[in-house]
Amino acid sequence: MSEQGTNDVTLDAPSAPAVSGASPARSSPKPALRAGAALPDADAAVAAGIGKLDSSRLRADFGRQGAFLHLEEFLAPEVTAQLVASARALIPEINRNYLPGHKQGGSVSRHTIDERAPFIAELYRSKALIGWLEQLCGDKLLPSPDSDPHAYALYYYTRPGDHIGWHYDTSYYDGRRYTLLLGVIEESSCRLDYELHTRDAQVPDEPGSVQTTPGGLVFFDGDKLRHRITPLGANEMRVSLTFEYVTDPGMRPWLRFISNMKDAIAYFGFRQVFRKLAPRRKPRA
Ligand SMILES: O=C(O)CCC(=O)C(=O)O
Ligand SMILES: [Fe+2]
Repeated sequence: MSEQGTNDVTLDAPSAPAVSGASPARSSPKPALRAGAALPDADAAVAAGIGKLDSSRLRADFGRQGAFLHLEEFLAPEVTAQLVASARALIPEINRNYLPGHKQGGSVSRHTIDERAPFIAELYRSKALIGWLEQLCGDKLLPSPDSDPHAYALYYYTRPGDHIGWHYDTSYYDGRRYTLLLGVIEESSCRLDYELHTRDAQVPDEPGSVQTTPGGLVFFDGDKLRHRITPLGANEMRVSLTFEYVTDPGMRPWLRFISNMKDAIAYFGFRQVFRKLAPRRKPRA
């Protein structure tokens, strides 16, 4: 995909050391750069990184952990650097929410990302990434529909106390909904706490806790992983990127309504959620 927007944030060469292939662990045979552009090629960079992983072992880990996997390192450094630059550039676009007792924090929806950081949209659609996630979970994965503001989104924890309480990433779709969280900025004491197997009566619950380090990932079936993000401390900042993939993009109308209301209230605001749904009027001649 070459939806390379002119207003996408690109890194100056000096601030992107990994672009020169400086990291031996992640250097790829073909540098993940486009001719004449400072943006990495998302798909090539992901493909190169995946080639070095023991995917059959990771697939077994994902199954054993009840549809959950955490990798401290995943993205190539030049991709992470681009995500960090985009996350910082989109700070003015943050929509903040406060749901007493459940959530406090900011988010930027896929609609804003499409306009301002198309590199992220390109990473979301990376065939290498989707194919690898399919190997892990054993399902055929599809991108979420264009109308879903949550398909890819940035979560910002910028004020003390920002957090999200225990929840599942419930699927309102006709099929399963998988969440991929990518660590972008981690200058915080926040933890992603989780409990595995809570929906499986045969297996005892298993608690765990990780930090979403830059370039690392967490991948899980949204209906199976009970999780939360613990509150941000003073002078801290955390940003993560979420990608949502589905096995069936159909959704019953009343569930679409509930999902939209949840996204409007808890994440992106009514304008972001409902603007794409409103029929566009043709300008009068
Ligand atoms: O901030 C994160 O990394 C995850 C937040 C989360 O679990 C959610 O918004 O559903
Ligand atoms: Fe979640």
